[in-house]
Amino acid sequence: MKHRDEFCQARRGEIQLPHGRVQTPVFMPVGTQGTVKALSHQMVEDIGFEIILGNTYHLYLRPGTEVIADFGGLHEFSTWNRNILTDSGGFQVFSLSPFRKITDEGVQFRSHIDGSKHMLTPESVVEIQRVLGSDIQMVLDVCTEHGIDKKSAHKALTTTTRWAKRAKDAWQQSLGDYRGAAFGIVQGNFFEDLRAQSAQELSELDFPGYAIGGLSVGEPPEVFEHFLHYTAPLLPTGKPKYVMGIGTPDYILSAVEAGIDMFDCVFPTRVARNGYFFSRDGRINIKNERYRRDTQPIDLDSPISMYSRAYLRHLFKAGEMLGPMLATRHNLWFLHTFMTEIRTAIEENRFLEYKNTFLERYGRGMG
Ligand SMILES: Cc1cccc2c(=O)nc(N)[nH]c12
Repeated sequence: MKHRDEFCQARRGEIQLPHGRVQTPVFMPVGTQGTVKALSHQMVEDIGFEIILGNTYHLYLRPGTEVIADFGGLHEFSTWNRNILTDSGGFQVFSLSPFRKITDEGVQFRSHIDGSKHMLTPESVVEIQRVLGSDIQMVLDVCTEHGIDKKSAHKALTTTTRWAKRAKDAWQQSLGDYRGAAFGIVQGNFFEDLRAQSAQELSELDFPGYAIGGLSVGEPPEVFEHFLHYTAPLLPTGKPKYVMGIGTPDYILSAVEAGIDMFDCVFPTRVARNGYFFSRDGRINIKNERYRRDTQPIDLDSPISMYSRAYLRHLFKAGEMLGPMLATRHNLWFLHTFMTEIRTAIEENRFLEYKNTFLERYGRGMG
């Protein structure tokens, strides 16, 4: 255990942003279209979240940047008055739009909503995120999937670096009333030397913070672990480190151990809408027959502990809207409580013990 301790990079931090301080390590709920699905912003705030995600690609397409500009930004438009981190849109173009083409200039694509033609460039996504009023904006990057060849991975990396330079210049020129930070996104796919090259090139651009992109894109867990632990130490130590797209307890604990400060993922809210509840004994699929007459709550400490598993199962089997609302509220409460326990464990120098105890019980659970 002692040997293992020496490699533990878990750290406590606090990020000062235009809409208040954020305690780290932090899990950030995803609110793609200006809402964390199935919850009001007041409920997200009541759970205790200090930062949520929004998405440039979606909000640019609908309702349109100009509509949000009318209100002075996404905070005013959606009435969320804490921090917002927005992803740049590159990843969503690749995962959503039917046609897209990368050129030196940027990415051309057709809207997944109405097929209309659009183009995002490093400069245009900086401007869109300035209009949104993002407290942290992500630069336009080229995310690549697991299994591509090294030549393609290298081409994506060099485009990402060239675009990052253009984004950094555009972001610096955008500062004034707008005080949001810009984060670079390290790519390099699943090649160690490319990850090192990307981290080196982006570190030289001196962004306020850095994300590790291109992970949790379908690779096997052991590959995720390896490249997370390989890449995290390559990022500048004194700046926030963010891994995009992870949100399960096991992946979060591994990332915290690697010194990561920030995470986001749609998983906890998406699975909630399908009846999966997080618990200390693993995930509970409430639709399972075994809960049909179960009088117990999901968790006695949960904000939804007044509801029995039998009732929650009934809501999902009957297709009632209250089901996803309650499950989302529970899963986000679970993750917020989990992150609070992690921060306390780090403060008390017992993170590895906390990690092992949590996983021992969580992994043994019903799943
Ligand atoms: C949301 C997300 C998940 C996973 C990976 C990525 C990525 O590499 N780049 C961006 N911009 N976003 C990502």
